[in-house]
Amino acid sequence: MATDSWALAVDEQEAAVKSVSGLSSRVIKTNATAEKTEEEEKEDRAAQSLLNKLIRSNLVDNTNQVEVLQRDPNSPLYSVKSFEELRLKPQLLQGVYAMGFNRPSKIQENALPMMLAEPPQNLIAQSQSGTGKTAAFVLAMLSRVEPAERYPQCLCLSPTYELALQTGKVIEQMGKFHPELKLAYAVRGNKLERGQKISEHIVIGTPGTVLDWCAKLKFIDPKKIKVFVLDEADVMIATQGHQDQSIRIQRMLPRNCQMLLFSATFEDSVWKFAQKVVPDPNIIKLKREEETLDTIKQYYVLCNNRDEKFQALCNLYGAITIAQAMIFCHTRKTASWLAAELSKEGHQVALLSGEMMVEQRAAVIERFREGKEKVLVTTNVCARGIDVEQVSVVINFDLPVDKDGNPDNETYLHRIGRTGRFGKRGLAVNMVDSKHSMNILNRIQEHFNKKIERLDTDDLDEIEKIAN
Ligand SMILES: Nc1ncnc2c1ncn2[C@@H]1O[C@H](COP(=O)(O)OP(=O)(O)OP(=O)(O)O)[C@@H](O)[C@H]1O
Repeated sequence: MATDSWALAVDEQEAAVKSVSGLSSRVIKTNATAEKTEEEEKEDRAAQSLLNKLIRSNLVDNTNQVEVLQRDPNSPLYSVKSFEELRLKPQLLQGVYAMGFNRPSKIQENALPMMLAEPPQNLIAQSQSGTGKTAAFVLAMLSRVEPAERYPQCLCLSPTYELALQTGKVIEQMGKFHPELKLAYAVRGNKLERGQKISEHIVIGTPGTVLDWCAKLKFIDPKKIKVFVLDEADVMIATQGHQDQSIRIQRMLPRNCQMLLFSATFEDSVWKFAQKVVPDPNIIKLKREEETLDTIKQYYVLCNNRDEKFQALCNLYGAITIAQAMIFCHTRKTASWLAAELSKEGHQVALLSGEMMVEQRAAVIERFREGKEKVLVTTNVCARGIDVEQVSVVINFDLPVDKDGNPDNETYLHRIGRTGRFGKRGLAVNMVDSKHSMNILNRIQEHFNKKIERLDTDDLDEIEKIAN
């Protein structure tokens, strides 16, 4: 994340400091970064999460083992291989199948029996985005709702309005054979008359508004809540205030309310927060599938400046057939310049840029996935976490560095690495244009203990060889 914030700050400052000397611009950049980091991080995480949801059409497969830590280690551990085994209400099972789900996902196999158990059990679950967490807790909420009782029974907290809407859509889809079931959004801008009580069964919203609705405005009676879901806990705590608000909401709930918390990552801060809001939890974790550089051929090209980097890129394109490539730049400005230059050369280029709305970004990625464009130029901010399987060539037009200018190995791995399943061969080319970037490259090599070969892009024979 830090890299992205840094790049964003650099982008913004690039425009502002054009006329000042190199030294003072560095100072200004550093200050701006420090000031902006927190805000941008929040924005980044929420935007990234939304982007992932918008572009994802299926489950993310994972061959790792699920780790389960039961609150009561002596109770039997149930796991299910089919939705029938869960004895869901028929309308709900119908909803699940109508969504095209044939069987529970890996995390759902363990999480669903725990979430649906009687008496209800609390759960903290962590697994990467796209592994079926949302579908799981939506199913849990829907199966506990009593449609005949017209008051909120399930409460779900999301970090942003947009993310709340996405979850709402899943509730609507899965609950579609339960037409009497109603959903309300507790988000800023959704104003209700004072003194009113909500009759909807499920309320989904952001912590600030939900807290107002429960405490100040009393639209919701928190004592009647049976299921409390805290989604995207990692994104949630990146926002100032959300953590406290969530805890205050949780304190108003009855003791026997089922508490469920989900997160894609599990840093210490998330874990501490989770333990504060979920008493006596069962814990489920599914490790991310590891990416490796084993099947990737890595090269670097030595250049003197941006124009030479561009020329090297053109030489590459001239010599080998590149089905689809992703090109990473450090700043928006470079990315737009490069996209324009490539277009002039006749390439079909897509540009992902930080100033685009998340929906626009999702549309660009979708088009690229469909092969409508062959080159995707992007900054790191926009491309984190995007898997485009068919991309065989990745170009680091700028090497990934963190806010202190050190190599960002994690981002490097994520940009060019492949998981075992998509272990197709790939090609990565790094553009190096200064002593500093050569130093970064060397440190990346050392970190991964993998040699990155030099490539001379003026030598067509040599380039052709790497393609085979
Ligand atoms: N059992 C299943 N079978 C097939 N598809 C599923 C199943 N469960 C979920 N999906 C689909 O897989 C995708 C990812 O699921 P879901 O959104 O629940 O994951 P997630 O872990 O909540 O991701 P995020 O953290 O981004 O919210 C969705 O398109 C969803 O409809």
